[in-house]
Amino acid sequence: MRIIGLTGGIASGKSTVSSLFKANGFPVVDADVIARDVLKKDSGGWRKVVSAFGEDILLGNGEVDRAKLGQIVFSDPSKRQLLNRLLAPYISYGIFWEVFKLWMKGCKIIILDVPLLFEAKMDRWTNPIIVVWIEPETQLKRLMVRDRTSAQDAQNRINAQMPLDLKRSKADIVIDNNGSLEDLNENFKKILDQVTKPLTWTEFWLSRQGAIVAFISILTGVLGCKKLLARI
Ligand SMILES: CC(C)(COP(=O)(O)OP(=O)(O)OC[C@H]1O[C@@H](n2cnc3c(N)ncnc32)[C@H](O)[C@@H]1O)[C@@H](O)C(=O)NCCC(=O)NCCS
Ligand SMILES: Nc1ncnc2c1ncn2[C@@H]1O[C@H](COP(=O)(O)OP(=O)(O)OP(=O)(O)O)[C@@H](O)[C@H]1O
Repeated sequence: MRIIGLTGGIASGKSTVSSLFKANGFPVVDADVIARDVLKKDSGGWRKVVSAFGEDILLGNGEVDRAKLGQIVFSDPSKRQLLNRLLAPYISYGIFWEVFKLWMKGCKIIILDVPLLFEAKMDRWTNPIIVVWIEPETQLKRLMVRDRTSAQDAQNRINAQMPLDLKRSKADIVIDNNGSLEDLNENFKKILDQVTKPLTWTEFWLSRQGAIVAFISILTGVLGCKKLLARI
C-alpha cells in the first residue's frame, strides 16, 4: 500500500488538491474532518477539552464554539500545545482506523491529507510527501478571504505552523499553487504519473493483496513441510 502524505500551510490549497485527487478516484483521509469528529459533543476528545478549557468554550447546544477555541489557541502557544496534546491520541487513532478500513477494502494508493504532517511527525508513515506551496503574501490573502478574518488573526494561524518554506524543503513533490485554479490543475496533472507509478515490493507487501499472497505462501510452505515430514 502506498500512503501519500499531502500537506502544506494553512490555506495553501491542500483541500483543493485533495478534491482533485478525489475527482481522479483516489481515496482521501482528511485529518481536519477527523479532528472535527473527535471534538463532537460527548466524545472522548470533547470531554478532555471541556475539562481543560472550561465550559466557556461551549455553545448553547453543548458543541464546542470552534471560533472561540480557535481565538484562544491561535494566540497562545501554550494553550495550543495543550489542545494538541489532548486531541493527538484521538486524531491519530481516527487516522489509523480510516487507513485500516481502506486497507481492508484493498486500496493500493491512498492520500493522507494532514495539515500538521511534519509537526505531528506523521511524515515517517507516508511516502512520497506532497507539499502544496504558496508565497506568504498569497497565503495571508487567501486565508483572510476564505475565513473572513483580520490580518492579525490570519497571521497568528500561519505562525502556529512550521514555516511553509521549511515544509517545502522536506517534500518529495512540491505543488506550486501561486497561480490560478487552472494552473493548479495543470501542475496536478504533471505529478499524477509520479504518484501512480507501480508499487514497489515493500508497498506491495504492505497492501492487502501482498498480505494475502504472504499468508497463502506461508500456509503452503507449512503444509508442504508437514507432508514431507510425514513421509520421512
Ligand atoms: C482550534 C480549532 C477548534 C479551530 O477550528 P476551526 O474550525 O476554526 O479550524 P479548522 O479545524 O477548520 O482548521 C483549519 C486549519 O487550521 C490549521 N490548524 C488546525 N489546528 C491547528 C493546530 N493545532 N496547530 C496549527 N494549525 C492548526 C490547519 O491548517 C487546519 O487545516 C481546530 O482547528 C482544532 O480543534 N484544532 C486542533 C486539532 C488539530 O490539530 N487539527 C489539525 C489536524 S492535523
Ligand atoms: N489556485 C488558486 N487560486 C485562487 N484561489 C485558490 C487557489 N487554490 C485555493 N484557493 C482558495 O484558497 C483558499 C484556501 O484553499 P484550501 O481551503 O484548499 O486550503 P487548505 O490548505 O486546505 O487550508 P486549511 O489548512 O485551512 O485546511 C480557499 O478559499 C480556496 O478556494
